Amino acid sequence: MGATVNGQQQHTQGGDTPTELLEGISHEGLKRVLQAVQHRDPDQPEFLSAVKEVAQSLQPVFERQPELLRAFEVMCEPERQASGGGPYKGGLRFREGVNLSVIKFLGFEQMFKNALTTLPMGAGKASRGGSDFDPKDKSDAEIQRFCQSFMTELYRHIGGRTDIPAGDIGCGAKEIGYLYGQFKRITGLFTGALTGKGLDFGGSEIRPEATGYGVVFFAECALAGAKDSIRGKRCLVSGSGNVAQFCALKLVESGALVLAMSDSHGTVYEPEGFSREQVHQVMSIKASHSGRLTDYKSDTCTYMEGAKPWAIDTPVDMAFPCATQHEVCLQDAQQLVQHGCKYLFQGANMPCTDRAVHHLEDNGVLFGPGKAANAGGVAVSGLEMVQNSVNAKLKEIMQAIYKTSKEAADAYNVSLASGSNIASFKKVAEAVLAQGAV
Ligand SMILES: NC(=O)C1=CN([C@@H]2O[C@H](COP(=O)(O)OP(=O)(O)OC[C@H]3O[C@@H](n4cnc5c(N)ncnc54)[C@H](O)[C@@H]3O)[C@@H](O)[C@H]2O)C=CC1
Ligand SMILES: O=C(O)CCC(=O)C(=O)O
Repeated sequence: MGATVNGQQQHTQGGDTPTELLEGISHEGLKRVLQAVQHRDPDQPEFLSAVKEVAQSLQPVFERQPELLRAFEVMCEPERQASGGGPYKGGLRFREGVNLSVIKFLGFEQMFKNALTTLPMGAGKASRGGSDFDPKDKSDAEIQRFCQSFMTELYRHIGGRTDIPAGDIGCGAKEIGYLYGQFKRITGLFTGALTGKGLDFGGSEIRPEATGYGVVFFAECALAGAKDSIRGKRCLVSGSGNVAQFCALKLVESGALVLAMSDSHGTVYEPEGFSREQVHQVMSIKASHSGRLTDYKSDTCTYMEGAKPWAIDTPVDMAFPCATQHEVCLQDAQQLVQHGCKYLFQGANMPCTDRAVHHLEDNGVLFGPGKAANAGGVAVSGLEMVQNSVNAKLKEIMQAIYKTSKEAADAYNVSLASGSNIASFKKVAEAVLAQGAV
């Protein structure tokens, strides 16, 4: 896992983040590995939380295949990670408080997520980076200057066949465009060194939509498995950024009722559910980094200052935390269960604390982990990478075609058109003769 970071302490959202890694662990070898992690990184709560969650679910694997423990040990320390299954891949986060713990937890999650996508992306390694620069309330010129100087350092570490960043919180299409422009300026390369690019310069269709839509597609599969359907379900969505917007839109299109969306200042409650137009209103408010949900207008809504969606006192079927890590703590999970929530799908990375997850699962809530449920974004990034490398290959092929045609034209002192005919004829003729022409 490559980790690039430039920042200070970030507040953990939930109040009940346990950093006691050994809680619930009985496997002796795993205990030793976790003790070493705890000893090495005692001040990295987000990272420890991510390791703990994975370690708990891997216990039965190590019981059967203890030889795999060494691989897990290696994965728990970025600098010591060994071979990988493709280029490193993950998003850049620009947000106040980003620090090494946050970047390491994101990279750790990303590694497992990438492996699930079925695409050849950092199955053994993942990359995450970021800065405590917060684009909120910054002018375009300031954001552009920041992105340019960030890339002036980062360009040494990225490239189409090595490490390919994309966006995450605070790093959307605009920032990716500025970063890519600077990458090209410095290197002179037009390779796919970033994903999430604009459609005009190598980006992929539906990358902006992919994570949010993907969460709903994943939820549809899980509900079908439970002989249930999304239609008519009462849903809470947290956040109002990229993932939340397209998650809410797809839910509305699928016939669900989206009762809430939020930002870091509060929650908008629409008792009859957001319409498609109202989700679009949220999108246009949030098109500017400084846009707040206090600007949202409708005759039916209630704005709840400082509240999370989970606190709304109304019956709920499904929850989609799509904002940030540890935004669902034990108390939030208790409220969700009390309100009848049966399903929770993580659009954000690690939005539920460990205790919240246990409470949900103990109470029969079908829980869709972020590594699986929000993998749609990185999956489409993977498709963008493949498309970019196909584009690069196409360029090489056209260069070769021109060179062969021109060389033949020069050798026979004829036009380029005749040169193309001569070059292709000679290639076919040689094959015909080699195969024994009769
Ligand atoms: N963008 C992507 O393709 C992917 C993003 N994710 C994860 O999804 C989450 C959201 O990312 P994006 O939508 O891309 O970011 P974004 O920057 O587009 O939006 C973040 C949103 O969350 C809100 N927010 C931040 N802190 C909050 C809090 N404490 N409570 C309520 N709202 C809060 C912000 O107001 C903003 O509307 C992050 O955890 C990210 O790591 C996961 C997979 C892919
Ligand atoms: O598209 C990517 O490479 C990264 C997406 C992302 O931030 C994530 O999967 O958490």
